[in-house]
Amino acid sequence: MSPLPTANGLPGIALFPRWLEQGEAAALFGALVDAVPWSVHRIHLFGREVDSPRLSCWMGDEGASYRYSGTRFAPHPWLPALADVRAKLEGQFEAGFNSVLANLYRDGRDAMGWHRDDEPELGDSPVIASLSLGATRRFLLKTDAGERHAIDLAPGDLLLMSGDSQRRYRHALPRTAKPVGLRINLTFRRVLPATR
Ligand SMILES: O=C(O)CCC(=O)C(=O)O
Ligand SMILES: [Fe+2]
Repeated sequence: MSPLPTANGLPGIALFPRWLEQGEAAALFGALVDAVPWSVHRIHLFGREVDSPRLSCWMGDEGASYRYSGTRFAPHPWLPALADVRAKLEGQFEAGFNSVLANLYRDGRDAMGWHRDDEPELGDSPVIASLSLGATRRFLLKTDAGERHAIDLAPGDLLLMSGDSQRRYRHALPRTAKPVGLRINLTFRRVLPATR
């Protein structure tokens, strides 16, 4: 595999601007916004269970179940448009993906707080391919030492998080007061078989 373009020189973070060209990105956005069975996921926040501020859907292969608030959930089946994107990713990168978490940010109030994608079922050094569609939003990374980096993710941009990036940084998609339209983000992941 050829060396990956790093984003802002950050180890483990690679950015592929316009990985999908404009027309393709717009067509995929349009196909997903109506076809994905979106729902509000419940998340733990400061010891309480609350609605997450966005719509989500987990899709994947039959065996790629995931744990959420202590319960195991079966994924929704792949939509054909997403199976095509997966095939393109797998053709380009040395990684296999058996599931995708789709998030729909309805406006600037929808967001995702600081977190690491470090669930045990993702394994030690997961490769996570994050494709952005729709409105451009600012993505943030920060180290435990408090060093912050911002990347504006435009439609069609692909961000690859690999190596030790989940240990090195937390990441977030902050709220914004600017008027922004709908944004879809797809994180392709490989979930390892259930161990319990
Ligand atoms: O919306 C984004 O760009 C980030 C999504 C994310 O971090 C996740 O799904 O784990
Ligand atoms: Fe994440």
